[in-house]
Parts: sequence; C-alpha cells; structure tokens
Amino acid sequence: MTGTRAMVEVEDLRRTFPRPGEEPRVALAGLDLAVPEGEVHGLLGPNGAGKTTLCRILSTVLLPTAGTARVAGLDVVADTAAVRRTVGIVFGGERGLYNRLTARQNLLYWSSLFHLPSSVAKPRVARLLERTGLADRADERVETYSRGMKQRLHLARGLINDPKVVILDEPTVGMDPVAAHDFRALVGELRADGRTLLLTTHDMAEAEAVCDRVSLVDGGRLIGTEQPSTIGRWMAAHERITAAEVPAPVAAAVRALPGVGAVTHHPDGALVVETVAEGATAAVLRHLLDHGVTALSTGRPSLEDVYLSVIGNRGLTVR
Ligand SMILES: Nc1ncnc2c1ncn2[C@@H]1O[C@H](COP(=O)(O)OP(=O)(O)OP(=O)(O)O)[C@@H](O)[C@H]1O
Repeated sequence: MTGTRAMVEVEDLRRTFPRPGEEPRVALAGLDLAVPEGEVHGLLGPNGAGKTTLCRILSTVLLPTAGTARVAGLDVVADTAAVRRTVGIVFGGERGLYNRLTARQNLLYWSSLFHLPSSVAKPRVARLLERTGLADRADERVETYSRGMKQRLHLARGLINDPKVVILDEPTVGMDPVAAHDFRALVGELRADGRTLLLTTHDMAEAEAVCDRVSLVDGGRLIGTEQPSTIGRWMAAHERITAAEVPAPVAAAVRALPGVGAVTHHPDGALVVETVAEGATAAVLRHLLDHGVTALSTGRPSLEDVYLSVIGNRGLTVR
C-alpha cells in the first residue's frame, strides 16, 4: 500500500557541470518528481538522461545547481545529515567494496560509519547477510565472490542504516537472469517492509516487472509518469525486424504496411524495420516470407527507439 506522504519530492531540480572552454553540460534541466511513501518508483531513461545525477543529489553526495530535493520532508542541502540517515543507496556494479575484507567485515565497517552500536550492528548485519543469501559465505573475502554476490552485498550495504527510502541505481546491470530474478524478489520484500524505493533502469522489462509507477526521464526532465502496464503495452507493440537480401520493391512495400515505424534499407539489401503497433510484426514477417526473404530475426528495439515513436507521437516532446 502506498501512502499519501511524499517521501521523495523534487521540484525544478537543475544540475550543470562546468566544462573548460565549452558550454556547461546540463544533466538535470528542471526535473520534477514526487514519490509517495511505500511506492516502488521506476526512473526509466536512456543513457545520459540524468538518472544517476538525481540519485547522487538525493543521497547528498552531489549538490544541486538550483531547485529543491527533499527526502522524507528533509532538504538534501539544508538537512544533509538527517537525509543520510534516511536514505540508503545501492549502485550497480562492483565499485566501493573492500575486496580483501569479508562480507561481514564490510558490513560492520559501514555500520560503524553510521555510528551504530555493536549491539545493533551485529544482529542487523547477520540478518542482512541472511536476507541477501550471503550468510553461507559471509566470512570469506569478497574477492572470492561472483559478480552477483558482490551486487547482493551492495544491496545489504545500502540497507545497513535501515533506510526508509532506498535508491537503487541500475541495480541489475550485468546480473545474470537468475540473479536479476532473485533481485526482483528482494525488491518485493523491501516494499513489504514499507520502504519507499526509487529504482533507475534503462530496461523496460525491469521497470514493468517491479515498479508501481514509472517516470520517464530524458534530457534531464520528467517526460511523464506511467503505469507499468503501459510500459508492457509499449514493449508488446514495439519490435525490430532485421532481414537480409531484401529487394528494393519488397522494402518499399514493407514501409507502407500499417504499424510500421522507421525503416532502414541498406545498399547490401539488409533491412531494419521498427514496428510501432501490436500485430504489425506478424504482417511484416508474412510479407517478407511471401516474397522469399527467409533470413529474418526479431528483437526488441532500444529504449531510445521507443521514446522516439511513443513519446514523439503523444506530443510529449522534451520542452
Ligand atoms: N561529473 C560529471 N562531470 C561532467 N558531466 C557529467 C558528470 N556527471 C554526469 N555528467 C553528464 O550529465 C549527463 C547526465 O548523466 P547521468 O549519469 O546522470 O545520466 P544517466 O541517466 O544516469 O545515464 P546512464 O544510464 O548512462 O548512467 C550526461 O550528459 C553526463 O555526461
């Protein structure tokens, strides 16, 4: 159940990075966002959209250039210490772990940074190791861990201060499918705890699977907030078909079929077709097969492609 109290409130947030001899790079260009208590909120956007910059500001490691950001009603600039006690941050990948220490030692070290007394830290660390499936290997050095285990240790680290708000920045990057599935179960547990989660991803399937609502960001701005089912429909509607040795008249006929978006026909005959409506892929495949084209494959287009067609069509273009 999500509450009405906003646990993350971002208003007209801006962040620029100066560059010598050039215009400053704009990472956030007036972003607005509100996440109610208990919600799993996805932040979906292509590379460079500003997702990591927002996460860094919300976890107080980066200052905004202008605008406001509050976590549980606390201002990230004015109430830094209190925000740090409220937020847990989990970055994907392997950075920031002490490889020569064990998982338990890593977690006890981080708990000391939050000044947790050992009577609180020790049982909490044991519980987190259990919860993240690391208990069996807790006393082995982290350098012996698989990538998935390191990522789970990152998650445990992000929960060490028992945060009300957990920010996960691309938490499943590089995880194998089994680890990513386990991770989704963990997200469910964190939600059941009543925590508020903000999760960045550029994976539409992940956003659809784990989020209560999904905000689309691009160019440092909020484009819109959607239900996960909408993201699911986009994924079902958008496909990419690749074919080889396609004669020009066949390519031209494909271009004219309903529900066909961008079409690229290369001089060597290679054809790339983006479909933008449910059912269009089947029609394109049928047409190609009927005209003797058999070297075919289908896949999902990138988030950028979906942005171009869906967001462009809905008139929600970047201001
Ligand atoms: N420390 C920095 N110095 C200069 N430019 C930066 C810095 N951090 C981010 N940027 C720029 O700000 C923009 C937004 O970057 P950000 O990392 O927030 O995007 P992102 O949505 O997280 O992308 P990705 O999915 O690739 O991580 C990019 O153009 C990036 O190059």
